[in-house]
Amino acid sequence: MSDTGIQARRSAVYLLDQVLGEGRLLSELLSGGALERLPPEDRARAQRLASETLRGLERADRLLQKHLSKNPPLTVRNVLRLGTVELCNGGAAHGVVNAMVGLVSKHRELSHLKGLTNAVLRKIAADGPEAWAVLRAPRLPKWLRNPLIEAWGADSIAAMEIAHFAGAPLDLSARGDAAALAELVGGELLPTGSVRLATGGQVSSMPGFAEGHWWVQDAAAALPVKVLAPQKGETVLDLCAAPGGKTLQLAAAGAQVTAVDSSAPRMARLKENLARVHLPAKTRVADAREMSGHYDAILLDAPCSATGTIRRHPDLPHAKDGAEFAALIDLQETLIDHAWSLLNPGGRLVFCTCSLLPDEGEVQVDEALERHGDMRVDRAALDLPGVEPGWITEEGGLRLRPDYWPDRGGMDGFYIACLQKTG
Ligand SMILES: C[S@@+](CC[C@H](N)C(=O)[O-])C[C@H]1O[C@@H](n2cnc3c(N)ncnc32)[C@H](O)[C@@H]1O
Repeated sequence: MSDTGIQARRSAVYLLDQVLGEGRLLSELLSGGALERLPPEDRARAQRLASETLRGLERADRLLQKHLSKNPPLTVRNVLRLGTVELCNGGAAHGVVNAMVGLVSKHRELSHLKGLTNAVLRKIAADGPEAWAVLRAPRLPKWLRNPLIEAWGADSIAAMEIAHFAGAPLDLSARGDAAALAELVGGELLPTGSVRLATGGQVSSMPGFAEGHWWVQDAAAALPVKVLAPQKGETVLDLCAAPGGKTLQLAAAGAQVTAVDSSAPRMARLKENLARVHLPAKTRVADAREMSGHYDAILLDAPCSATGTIRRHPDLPHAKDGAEFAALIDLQETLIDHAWSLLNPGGRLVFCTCSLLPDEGEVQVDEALERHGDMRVDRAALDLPGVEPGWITEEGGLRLRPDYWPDRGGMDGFYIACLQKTG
């Protein structure tokens, strides 16, 4: 085992401790510089190991409980979980067990548990992989599973859990011709116009990245701007814009874009993204509720529970408990109302969230229609290539779910509606 492999694993265990012990999100930890001192390859590896372990956590715990009479401290449990996931995903027994024992023995307060670590992981190496393969896809925790079952039914949630466990392919949006991009990167051109690669890799070394021909964006996340259908020269306000996947789409269509986000570091990333793909947009770090002016079209990609992105963020169900949902739902309502006040007569507002909860989608639109007499839902805006009729909701929005396109590798969960100002 190389020293660098040990560093990546030690960092993966640190990330697991933070997510499972402190309720921190991986994205927060990484943007806060948690792995800054690691070389890029180890950073990517630590991140991948932590994500894989979180994705398979229930399976790992089921296998481990057979060999543990009581729970060891969290860090040792996380070492065992990581080791189990590695072993059950084809890791070489000798190397994995040694590395995990090494991690525990170097830990001053935990080194007395190295014998336990060795014994348990040797047993997992012997019979774990076979048992792993027949365990069910890990379930969401109850705080999220129950409301989702209420919304979509138990069978749909089981299908979503299979999609979450499978993880996500890498989707790209083209600045220009999507078919040409599919050829350039050797990907699949999806019916909605995104380009899909089965496996990720070092994004920055892929063809066309340096030239700014494309950006990474899930196929579902690319649909709100297609629904908005920005026209050349239109004034478009992009509220809650960072890190800017949708801003790039709007600017690529030739709209005059004003991108607003309350987070300065996220806005800095948006600016870097604009610069890389050579597209123009005005940018402002501000609270969307304080914006003024009038626009032809507005995209409101509101802050939400992000429960539609669990395929790519397996930490979310473990780090969160739903406590902040009510405040997010209130904020979404306020943002819709404020955005509405900034829209020109005849203009359109696309409201979207990467959430699976109807309270952050269908219900928001139902209630907004009650509050605003001059609001109507533009169903025709959803008449787009690749959008299936079964995805359209009663009130005229678009409901996307991770269990859709099961043979293609799924998509993020999203809700999208186009609201037109009749006045
Ligand atoms: C779902 S993300 C946006 C993703 C983005 N539209 C994209 O396509 O890359 C939500 C964003 O809302 C921002 N945000 C949260 N509250 C806000 C507020 N009151 N005003 C402006 N931005 C806000 C967050 O900083 C975050 O970047």
